[in-house]
Amino acid sequence: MSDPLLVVEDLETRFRTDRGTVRAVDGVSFSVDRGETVCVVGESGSGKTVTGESLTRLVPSPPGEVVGGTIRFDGRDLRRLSESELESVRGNRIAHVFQNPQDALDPVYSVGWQIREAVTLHRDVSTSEARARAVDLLDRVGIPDASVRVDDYPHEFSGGMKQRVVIAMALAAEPDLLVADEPTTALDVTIQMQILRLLRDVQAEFDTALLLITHDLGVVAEVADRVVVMYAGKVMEEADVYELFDSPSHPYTRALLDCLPGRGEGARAIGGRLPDPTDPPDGCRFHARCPHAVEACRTGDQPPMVPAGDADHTVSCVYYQPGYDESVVTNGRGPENDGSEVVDG
Ligand SMILES: Nc1ncnc2c1ncn2[C@@H]1O[C@H](COP(=O)(O)OP(=O)(O)OP(=O)(O)O)[C@@H](O)[C@H]1O
Ligand code: NI
Repeated sequence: MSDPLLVVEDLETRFRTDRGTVRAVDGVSFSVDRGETVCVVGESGSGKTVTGESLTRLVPSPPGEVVGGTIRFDGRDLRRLSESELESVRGNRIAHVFQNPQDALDPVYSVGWQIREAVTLHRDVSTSEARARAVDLLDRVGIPDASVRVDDYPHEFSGGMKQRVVIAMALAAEPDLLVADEPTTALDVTIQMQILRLLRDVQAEFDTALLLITHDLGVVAEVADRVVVMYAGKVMEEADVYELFDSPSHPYTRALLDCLPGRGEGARAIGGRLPDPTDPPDGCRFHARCPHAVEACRTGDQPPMVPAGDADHTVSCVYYQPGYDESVVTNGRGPENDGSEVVDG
């Protein structure tokens, strides 16, 4: 077994604001294997984007700062690299794709020129070779007539086609890891699915690891190998995608899944709101919204990640610790009705 490509341990990223210090990412750990697709999922404000941006120092600083943890990528701790060393990692070995393709493209240059720039950053090739590579990449991400479209400018492409161009640009350097943050959220629903399939295909073809950040569990079901569930700056649960949908363990994960059409009671959102990120509560961050919360959930630190079922399935919930009965959570029973009556969900 080879080491994972990326191992993040105890990552802590904060923002200094007028309202106080925002603990956006507060002790987050996860790993990504080579060629694997890991999805980070959670409600808005959970710290998904900041986690992805922290990897290659993209967090705006000030006000943001990575204050703790290690980010081991291919054996090196990225936090210890100088700015120039990190520059050679960013875009080259770790590429980012964001929600809005507009932001990644320069309106002044043809898309071919921009992809060529990305190619030559990585490899010492002639202009004609770089151009051929740009056409090939555009072709592979599904741009029709790539050899003609290569000379077009960003405004000549639709939103979905622009995002394909951005993905081609990200792939130009043959990165080991692609970090895609809500890459389909700004696009039409039909285009979304095409882009997701594209990501999945290129990921397999190029053997690139993919860290996909999304609030959309439908997206997760479509592409993930493994899932990291975040809430209020913490990891709540981590599991293989089938295991997660089959036996979600944390009440937060269960609540998220219940919002999916055709599951649970069909609620569209979880009741209540995320805690104040400048003053997170003691205990489990989710306790105020959790139907099963008991005193132990309201005190101390976020519970440690412990196994739940499958070997690679871990959860940060009091009920999975020794001395507690996890069926209280998985059967949807509240602690107040002591299990004598199963409330059907
Ligand atoms: N530049 C900033 N200044 C202050 N606070 C910030 C800044 N950027 C992010 N935050 C805060 O950090 C926390 C995590 O934000 P983040 O954008 O990572 O959430 P997210 O899970 O990606 O949500 P979304 O699904 O809406 O994209 C939030 O409380 C957010 O308000
Ligand atoms: Ni985000």
